Amino acid sequence: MAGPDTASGRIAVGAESVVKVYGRGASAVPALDGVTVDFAAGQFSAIMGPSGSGKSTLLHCLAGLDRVDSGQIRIGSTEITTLSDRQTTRLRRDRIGFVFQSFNLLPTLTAEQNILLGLQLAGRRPDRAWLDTVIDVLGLRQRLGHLPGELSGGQQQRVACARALVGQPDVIFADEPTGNLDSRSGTEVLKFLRTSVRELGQTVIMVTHDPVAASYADRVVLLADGRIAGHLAAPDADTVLSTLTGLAA
Ligand SMILES: Nc1ncnc2c1ncn2[C@@H]1O[C@H](COP(=O)(O)OP(=O)(O)OP(=O)(O)O)[C@@H](O)[C@H]1O
Repeated sequence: MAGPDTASGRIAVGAESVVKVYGRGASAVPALDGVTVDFAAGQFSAIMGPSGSGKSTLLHCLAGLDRVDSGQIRIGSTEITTLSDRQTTRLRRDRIGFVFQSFNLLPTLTAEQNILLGLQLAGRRPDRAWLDTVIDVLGLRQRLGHLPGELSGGQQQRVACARALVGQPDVIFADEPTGNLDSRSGTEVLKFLRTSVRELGQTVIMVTHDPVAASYADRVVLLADGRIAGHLAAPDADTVLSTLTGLAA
């Protein structure tokens, strides 16, 4: 068990006493029931837990995609639970990168246009050297003019990773990023996420069901029944699997 300390000790994302309830009255479902957890900057964290334990809800609340019922969430020094919808949208656009299971690329735009769209919408110019680094690390140089429909699933997810990284966000949230990929493409994406943390200094928080995917992370945060059930540092797939089996029992 270990906390989120890194060399810098800076917290990229923090949740304190977060409660999220779906529905009301007799049908109310407490998806998050007092979650307090910090995610260190410059770390690759995985969120795991049994089905229905609240992983996606936590990721969505941390990323400002969903509102909490009570508690606080900070991205860096910004308390996001008190922001207006407009401020939250701007924060997501300017400071957060997303990688989804279903890639979410625009089908009529080329890979390069997809990568740059967010920056364009924000009125920002890409840092050319950084863009080149991201494209080369992801091996996308020869694919930039292709439409998503002309790319494999793994290539599409690499484009989505480039799109998430290109603005040098404070944090990248990845929701089951390998869920739609074969194991070879999934491994490529996981290696890339790890490289983006270790060599490019990014911060990644990933929800996954897969103990092998979680073994690429520096740390696993375990959820059960909407509560933090523990942490694993430097996780290996066997330890993650046996811990999860214990949680689900
Ligand atoms: N929109 C919603 N309306 C009502 N209940 C919801 C909604 N979204 C999630 N829930 C409930 O909240 C709880 C947590 O769901 P969540 O999707 O966060 O879990 P999860 O750990 O990501 O699950 P899985 O691994 O199956 O994707 C579950 O009981 C779920 O049924």
